[in-house]
Amino acid sequence: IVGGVNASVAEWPWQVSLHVKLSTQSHLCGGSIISNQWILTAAHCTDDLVFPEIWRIYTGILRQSEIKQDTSVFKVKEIIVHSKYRISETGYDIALLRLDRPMNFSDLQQPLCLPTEGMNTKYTECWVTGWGYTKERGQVHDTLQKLKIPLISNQECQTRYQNHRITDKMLCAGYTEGGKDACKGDSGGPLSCKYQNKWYLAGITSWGEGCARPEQPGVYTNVAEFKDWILEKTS
Ligand SMILES: O=C1CSc2cc(C(=O)N[C@@H](Cc3ccccc3)C(=O)NCCc3cc(Cl)ccc3-n3cnnn3)ccc2N1
Repeated sequence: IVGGVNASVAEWPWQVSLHVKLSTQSHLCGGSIISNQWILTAAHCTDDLVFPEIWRIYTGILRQSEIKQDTSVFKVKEIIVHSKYRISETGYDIALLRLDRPMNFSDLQQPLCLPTEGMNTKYTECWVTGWGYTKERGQVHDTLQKLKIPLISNQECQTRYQNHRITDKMLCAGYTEGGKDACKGDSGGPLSCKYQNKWYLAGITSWGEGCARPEQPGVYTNVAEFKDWILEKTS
């Protein structure tokens, strides 16, 4: 996250850190708890990493440095990638990870609500969170960062990305002047928006042209457009 601030304990209890264990283990993507056995993330996080055995999911943490041998970790039983996903920039950048065992909810780890159609225009505030880079050529940050960020219309977003097709299944957010955005390591994580005092998973951090560049907003998977897909795959 570029231009954000440290989050507090239990402020974003649905945010998880997805690690991959190959020769070494490190944070690769964010994700969101949507039920006691399902995590929603970006399909591109699973590119070339389709084996469930290599994934480690950390819940209820604020800092990457909290992760020790004894930290509670979930493994992945199943990975479901949207069949129409090819690359982030053409959309359908959404995937489900089924946990190896059901999660007990607590103040530190609990789900957020899935949005319904038509909510995108009703949100009062949206925040993007993650342990990603705090500048374009940066590194993964130890403390979870949070950034309040305004949604922008798909029409305006399309004018910013002339070489792309910004579809209705995408959602854009950013500041025209730049300086505040998601960045490497934040992808797969939540764009959390508040409506009538409840938090909804409006977006999944997906792609952008660089980080926090003027007139280059972040592009998120529009989760409301995939509610039926999520319910079908998780039932
Ligand atoms: O220990 C490390 C150091 S290297 C490293 C790189 C990445 C990374 O590139 N992530 C990509 C996605 C990715 C994930 C897995 C494999 C390959 C790529 C990302 O987050 N990409 C975020 C995409 C993005 C989204 C929005 Cl909304 C706005 C701006 C951007 N950015 C544009 N340029 N950088 N960020 C993630 C974790 C990492 N951990």
